[in-house]
Amino acid sequence: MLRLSGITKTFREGGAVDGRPALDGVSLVLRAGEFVTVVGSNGAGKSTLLNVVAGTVMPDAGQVHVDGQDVTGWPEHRRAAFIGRVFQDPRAGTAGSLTIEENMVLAMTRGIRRGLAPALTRARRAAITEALATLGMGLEHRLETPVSHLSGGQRQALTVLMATVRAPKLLLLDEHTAALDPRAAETVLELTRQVVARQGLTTLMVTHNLRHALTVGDRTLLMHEGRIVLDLAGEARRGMDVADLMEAFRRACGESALDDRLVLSAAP
Ligand SMILES: Nc1ncnc2c1ncn2[C@@H]1O[C@H](COP(=O)(O)OP(=O)(O)OP(=O)(O)O)[C@@H](O)[C@H]1O
Repeated sequence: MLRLSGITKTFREGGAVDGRPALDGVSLVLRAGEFVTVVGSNGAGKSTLLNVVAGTVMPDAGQVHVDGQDVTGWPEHRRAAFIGRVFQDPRAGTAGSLTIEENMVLAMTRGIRRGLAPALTRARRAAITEALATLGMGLEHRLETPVSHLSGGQRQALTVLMATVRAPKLLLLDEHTAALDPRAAETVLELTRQVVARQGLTTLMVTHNLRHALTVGDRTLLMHEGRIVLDLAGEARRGMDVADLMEAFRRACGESALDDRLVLSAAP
């Protein structure tokens, strides 16, 4: 479903230390339905990887194929028709001044030319209600509530639903539970797990939580200095705990690569 071939990106201004590439010849294949978690030290290139897939950042070299199609030169808005994305900030994926229902309509008609998108029909309202009910948060009874009135966890759960309501070919999650309190984070993660499983979505999830990286999805990538240094799946991954992952990272990159954020995220 996703093929990255030799992706290189160096930011020329105000970014990478020492002029080092943010991505350094990254190649990666995701099969349809794979749920892949991505971890790594600060500045390893994780967000840049997602940005290159989404078309927010254009690579200096390399190709991006989605579902067999070369989309390397496609702008972000064209890819948005088949890529769902959720960011760290719950406010980023929703319009706070609009109601829950209006946000859902926007998500359901994204990429469809205005005029072709039918107005709010009874059937659509039923579909929205049904979709919201899957969150188990009672939002289906609050269709007229402005999204700004929701808690961070509710708003991020709604964002996950909005990003997946059109069954995207790819779902990109960029530390989407990191800004939530621990309980809300677990709830949103569980909802994410459910929606990905229900729709069989091909998913890339960046996280700083090493436990989540190992327990969610079926494959884990470890990035360091613009490269994928570990690619864990199957038996090798199943038997791993957080300490094993830290040790594997240490072996691949050396002690000095373990930055504060990675070490902190290893805390139980
Ligand atoms: N738009 C940009 N302009 C300039 N430099 C950038 C830009 N985006 C990323 N960089 C640089 O590229 C490198 C990789 O950044 P990236 O955000 O991909 O890392 P990350 O692994 O997501 O880090 P973190 O875990 O700290 O969020 C960093 O050195 C960063 O400063």
